[in-house]
Amino acid sequence: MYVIEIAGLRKTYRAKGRRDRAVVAVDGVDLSVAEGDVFGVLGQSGAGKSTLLRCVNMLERPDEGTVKVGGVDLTALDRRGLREARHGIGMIHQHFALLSSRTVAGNVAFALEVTGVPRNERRERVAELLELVGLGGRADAYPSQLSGGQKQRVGIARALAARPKVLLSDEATSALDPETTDSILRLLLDLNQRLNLTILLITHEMNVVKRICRSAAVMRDGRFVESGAITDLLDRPDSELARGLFPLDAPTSLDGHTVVDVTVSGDGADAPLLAEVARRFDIDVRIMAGSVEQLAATRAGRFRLAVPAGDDAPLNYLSERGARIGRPTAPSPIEIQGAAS
Ligand SMILES: Nc1ncnc2c1ncn2[C@@H]1O[C@H](COP(=O)(O)OP(=O)(O)OP(=O)(O)O)[C@@H](O)[C@H]1O
Repeated sequence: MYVIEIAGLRKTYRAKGRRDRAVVAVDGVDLSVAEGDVFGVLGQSGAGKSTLLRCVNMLERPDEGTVKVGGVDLTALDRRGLREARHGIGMIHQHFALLSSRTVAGNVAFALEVTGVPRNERRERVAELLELVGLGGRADAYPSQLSGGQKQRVGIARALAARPKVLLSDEATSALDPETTDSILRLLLDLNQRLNLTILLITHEMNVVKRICRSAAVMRDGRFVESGAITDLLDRPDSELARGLFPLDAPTSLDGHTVVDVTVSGDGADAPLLAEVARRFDIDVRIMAGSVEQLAATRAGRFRLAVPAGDDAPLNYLSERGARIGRPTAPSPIEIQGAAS
């Protein structure tokens, strides 16, 4: 079952009084996120990620298309209906968006006040939420006394106050150092599993996709250039996401050799395939670049190999054994980004 279903979404910004100066931020996006999935939208600055995410809870109203959350079309709701529907959609932000004049408990309680939860129920629920995010002892601290990671934990507790089925994450770890990023990603994955929380996140960091996403889309110029389950994307030899997850920093040709990019996933990731092919065909298999890693979705690896030119049998054998073989190409922007993070 899909918890989020977006079809034909378009959003254009027009400069006031200048209809000729229009920016198409989202240009016809279809997106379905299954219940319990962690779906990442990856793209560079200006790709349209924030606009897309803000359309999911109608902080931005799309010009065209439908946005269904839990089966309800938000574009068809009036203000009151929308207010209610938003209780089912939590959101966390890059810069946390906490109220500096309120304590940690006060920030989380605020989300319950606006939904009319009575005072003693609020107190209990706040304590429960702070435990859930690992901030049990910090209820009376103020945001200025917290680290970035702790602030984001408050943001997460607040976002979960009304027990939403969906959490939207707007670059939630972009302002954090790598270690803190890891701990927040672990928390999100833990919440996804414990609460069956569906998470839709936007990010420009390949590492975030690697660690917690089971599905992903690459967004560029307002469109999805590819999208799907990570295990399926890894099966496509030309997948930009696969290339970004496993950047291969090596030449694309070698004299006297056929150079190919090989992707393996699932059980194949740890099989001694390369040794096997070298033995079986009595050839030297040169690994020019590559790695095997644990992703949230599966274990997978990618290599750039050079095998002696003129005989397709070794590569055909690799294909038969489940490896995906592709021609090496110059790095895509996403791949360069992956190499940098
Ligand atoms: N309120 C706005 N008014 C006018 N143009 C906007 C507005 N918000 C975004 N844009 C433009 O729409 C395009 C997409 O922006 P958006 O913020 O959605 O991209 P993004 O992928 O989230 O990038 P970033 O990570 O830099 O925020 C950009 O060209 C941006 O300048």
